[in-house]
Amino acid sequence: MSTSTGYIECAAVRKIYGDGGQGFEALRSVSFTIRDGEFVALLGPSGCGKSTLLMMIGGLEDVTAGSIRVGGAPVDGPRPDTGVMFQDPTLLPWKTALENVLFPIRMMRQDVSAYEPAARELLRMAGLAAAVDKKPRQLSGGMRQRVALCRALVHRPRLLLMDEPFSALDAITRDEMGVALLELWERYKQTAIFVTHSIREAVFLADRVLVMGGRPSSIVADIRIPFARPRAFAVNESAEFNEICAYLREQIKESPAAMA
Ligand SMILES: Nc1ncnc2c1ncn2[C@@H]1O[C@H](COP(=O)(O)OP(=O)(O)OP(=O)(O)O)[C@@H](O)[C@H]1O
Repeated sequence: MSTSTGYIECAAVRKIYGDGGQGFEALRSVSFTIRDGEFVALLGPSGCGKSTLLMMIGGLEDVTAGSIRVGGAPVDGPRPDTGVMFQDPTLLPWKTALENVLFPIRMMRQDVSAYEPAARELLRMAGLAAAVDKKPRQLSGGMRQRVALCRALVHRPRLLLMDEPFSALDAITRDEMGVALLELWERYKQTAIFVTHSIREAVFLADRVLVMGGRPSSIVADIRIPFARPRAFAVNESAEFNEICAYLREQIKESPAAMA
């Protein structure tokens, strides 16, 4: 079951790494709801638990207490309806861009040829039509991350989880990747969660920004981003954009994160 009001529901989520008196409480009392199709950025300083929370939503990390539900069902492990993207594109060096995009289909033992048109279309939309048959070493860092994005989307996931996917790229490529991501996301409007340290990246991409911080960490601010979609990069230059960024910067300053 999924409703238009709560596709992802986190209720009083707590995470302790390690056990007993030696345990480190990374997250406490994390509660929020994400609508179906919403694009949410998780923003906060290093060590505030962004990756931990993302991994728990993806079923890749256990919850110590509280509950996480996706589409009405409790999360109890990785789900095939989820696409994941990390800072490192982790492409297979001996496979072409197209083969890399189709790799999850192969892993799920599905009919690869049935997905090939969709994979080619994704690569075309990501500006990689001419790179379909190239190997990762023949591609730039930004191109490799575009391939990773296509790979995360090829099986049409309902949920797209991204952990600082552009943070290793130079500033110009990073901005271009943000635009490319929104172009692809506009097409299917998956529910998306994007982890970042960058305030501007969060405000440009998201419908809503959740700021994490505190000791132990929790959600310290939940801000709706008012800019219309489709969103042009020029929105970055508006006074309102800068005001929202300044507000978020204050929220982060007031809630430094605990470190293990
Ligand atoms: N496997 C683990 N065992 C023990 N502590 C951990 C483990 N993974 C993360 N932590 C700790 O939990 C806290 C949250 O880590 P996490 O990586 O989720 O933060 P983050 O906000 O994503 O950080 P960054 O932005 O630097 O990636 C940190 O203090 C980290 O040291």
